[in-house]
Amino acid sequence: MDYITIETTIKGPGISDEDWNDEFEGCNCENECSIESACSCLPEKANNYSDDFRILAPSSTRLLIECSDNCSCSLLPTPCRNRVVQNGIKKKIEIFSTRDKGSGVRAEELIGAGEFVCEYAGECIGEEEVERRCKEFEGKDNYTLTLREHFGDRIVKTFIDPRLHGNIGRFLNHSCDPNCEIVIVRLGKMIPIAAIFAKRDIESGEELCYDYGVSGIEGPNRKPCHCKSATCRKYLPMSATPIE
Ligand SMILES: C[S@@+](CC[C@H](N)C(=O)[O-])C[C@H]1O[C@@H](n2cnc3c(N)ncnc32)[C@H](O)[C@@H]1O
Repeated sequence: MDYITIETTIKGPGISDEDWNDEFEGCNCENECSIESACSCLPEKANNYSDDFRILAPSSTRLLIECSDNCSCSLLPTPCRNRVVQNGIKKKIEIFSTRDKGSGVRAEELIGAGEFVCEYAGECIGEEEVERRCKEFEGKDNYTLTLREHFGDRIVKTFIDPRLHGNIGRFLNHSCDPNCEIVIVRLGKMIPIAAIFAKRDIESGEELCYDYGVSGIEGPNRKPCHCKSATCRKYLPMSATPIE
């Protein structure tokens, strides 16, 4: 299927300019950004990445903010350690044809645990547009990823759809015992993006997969899972609609 290739998530229908352009002030670090320098991009008082740019303690509840053009570290001669996802794909990965899951993505070199693989890039779209696209593309593969974040009692959902505009991330298949995971990252803006990191060391040639989620649909429309892991849940964990 045709789609337009993008490197990072773009603003799509249903997202206001105000929300899209809501940026953080940026840090004032005069030395390397870290908790020691009290970098304001590290509000959780923990470094996001190790010295060799591997993600530290990924968690669905942690606010992971990377430094940006608004930060003083942009002017430092040495590269800031709090910038990984924004630097793009560094590991060699390729699209290939799987036996029973359509296309997939595999490693072409060793990817270490915690290393960044690629962004799940797409259009960031609003809820009404998600519903409209669900109807328009009914019965076809569902690509919309829902990022759910808890802010106090509020659950904020961000929808990323790579169906029309996307990158290699849209080809990663589901596994019930995955070697990758999706991490919510902010690149100097309040609107988050979805970044895929290795959960463990991945050998060259291994297929890259993440867990599509815990929810599942019942009934005739559910799809059998072909991940072949010992802990396979038998059906793809996809919601009937990404809004749920
Ligand atoms: C985001 S796409 C992944 C890329 C897709 N394989 C392709 O060729 O474009 C999701 C679709 O891939 C297929 N898929 C992904 N993981 C699968 C799995 N574990 N078992 C069976 N089909 C899978 C399903 O058709 C699903 O709707």
